[in-house]
Amino acid sequence: MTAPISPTVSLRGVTKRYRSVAALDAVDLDLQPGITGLLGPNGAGKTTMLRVMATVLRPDEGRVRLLGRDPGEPDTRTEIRRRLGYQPQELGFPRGFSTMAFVNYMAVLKEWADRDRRTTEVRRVLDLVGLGDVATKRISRLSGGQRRRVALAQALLGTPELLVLDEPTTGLDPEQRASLRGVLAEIAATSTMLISTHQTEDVAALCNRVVVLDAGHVHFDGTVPELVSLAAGKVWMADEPDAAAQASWRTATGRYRNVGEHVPARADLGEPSLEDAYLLLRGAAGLVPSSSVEHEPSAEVA
Ligand SMILES: Nc1ncnc2c1ncn2[C@@H]1O[C@H](COP(=O)(O)OP(=O)(O)OP(=O)(O)O)[C@@H](O)[C@H]1O
Repeated sequence: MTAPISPTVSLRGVTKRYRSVAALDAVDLDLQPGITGLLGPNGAGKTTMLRVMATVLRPDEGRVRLLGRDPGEPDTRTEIRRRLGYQPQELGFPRGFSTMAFVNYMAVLKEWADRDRRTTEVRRVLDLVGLGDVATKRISRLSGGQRRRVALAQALLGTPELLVLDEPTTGLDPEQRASLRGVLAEIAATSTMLISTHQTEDVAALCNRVVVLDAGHVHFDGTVPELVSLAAGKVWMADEPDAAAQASWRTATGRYRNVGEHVPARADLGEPSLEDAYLLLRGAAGLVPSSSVEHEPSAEVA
């Protein structure tokens, strides 16, 4: 019999409060190698969870193990940080730095002492995120999407065993998102990756597991097909929006996608998507307005 693989990340009863707000409330979660998508509405606690996993925040209560170690101990925390990559939601860049100079600076902080090896690694991660052509350009002159990719590039230095990425695809155009998905999928073959996102399409394309947070609690934890199955038999394509649907929007074909328990008249059953299931799950929490949304939503959900 083979021994069970110990999780890369283990949270037990993790609670983090900001005054009266419990951003995380007694959360239990184990992460194994592969990509886990973290979904949830604004304020659900996603960034707080990522910051705990990136050793940036200490929880008020509970036990955290990262890469089999306790980040509460200063020595082991340093050891964990050597093997961890973190892309925060917002990253401040020092004034006047070029793309290459900034990522090189981060590589120095990550103890890449050998200059040649460091330069090779910096070039590698810039190429990976498609920034090789703007390596010498000042970060202040880059577009918003390019800046997010600089933030991602520094997280990828050294191909860390644990990667914590806060909305890595936000602000990227569709081509960039598609190419980034390929890069992340390749890295996940050897890493444990947690990606916070509002893009259900990214979760469907990338993740083997999905966790939905809501008000500091884990509301769903399972595979992508398991979440999608919640919407089976509850997606109806019709010529009109259904007022009784939990959510309804016009699609590219001109027909309306009606999601919910109610079966509208003259409707065809549609193939459920992760977005449908997420909306239903959110509706179950009483948070999705039942009024019809008469526009095509982006794949970004809140
Ligand atoms: N530094 C802070 N001080 C006070 N409250 C905070 C702080 N950081 C987060 N919060 C609160 O904790 C809760 C969770 O916030 P968090 O940023 O973790 O959510 P999120 O799911 O990442 O949201 P979003 O999708 O908008 O990024 C929210 O109620 C937020 O207002």
